[in-house]
Amino acid sequence: MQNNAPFGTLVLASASPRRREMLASLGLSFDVIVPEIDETPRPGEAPRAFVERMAKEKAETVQDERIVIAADTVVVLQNRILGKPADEAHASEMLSTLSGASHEVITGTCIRQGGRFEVFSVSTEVVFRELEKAEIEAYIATGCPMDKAGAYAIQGGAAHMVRSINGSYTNVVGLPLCELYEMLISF
Ligand SMILES: Cc1cn([C@H]2C[C@H](O)[C@@H](COP(=O)(O)OP(=O)(O)OP(=O)(O)O)O2)c(=O)[nH]c1=O
Repeated sequence: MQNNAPFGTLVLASASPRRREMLASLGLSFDVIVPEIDETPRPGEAPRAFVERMAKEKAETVQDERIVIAADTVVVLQNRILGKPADEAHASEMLSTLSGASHEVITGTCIRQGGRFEVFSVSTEVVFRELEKAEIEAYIATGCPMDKAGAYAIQGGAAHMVRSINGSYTNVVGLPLCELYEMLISF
């Protein structure tokens, strides 16, 4: 895989610097195109169906004959989808509901070439310890939560809030590298 030859240069349809870093860690060469889509769940849409649809729609924005990769990440608590917070009050509310509880982080990923699509989703269980109101406010003041699903980044300032994870770590950060690697090989 460090040899890029079988794939040529890929296209990553994402504005996320984390996805860029993680894909680069596979040793592949790729260009980045920023997708613009409406990221609103449909009424009653299940979390997995939602992230898979989002990843597919992001990949579809790219007009290119090369292999395109796109992804979408949400936090799911009791079947409720938590995307990125709208503002600081929303971030505070999200972190309060995650406090002392277990939730799922689900990332949908799409690999596309022309009319060929491979879409899949991976779920990781994350357990938060009880958070103090003051530490939630201090974390929000860093600005870090504002562009993250569920208002936290396990890789950026929230690691000490996480008691345990069950499943893929890179999936929580926004790109399930192990599963993506396997899918790319078989694509
Ligand atoms: C839970 C969690 C999410 N995230 C990030 C991953 C995603 O970048 C973001 C969820 O928003 P997304 O809509 O999945 O992605 P994005 O808007 O950042 O980028 P694009 O749509 O252009 O690909 O939350 C972390 O970085 N760390 C975490 O621990």
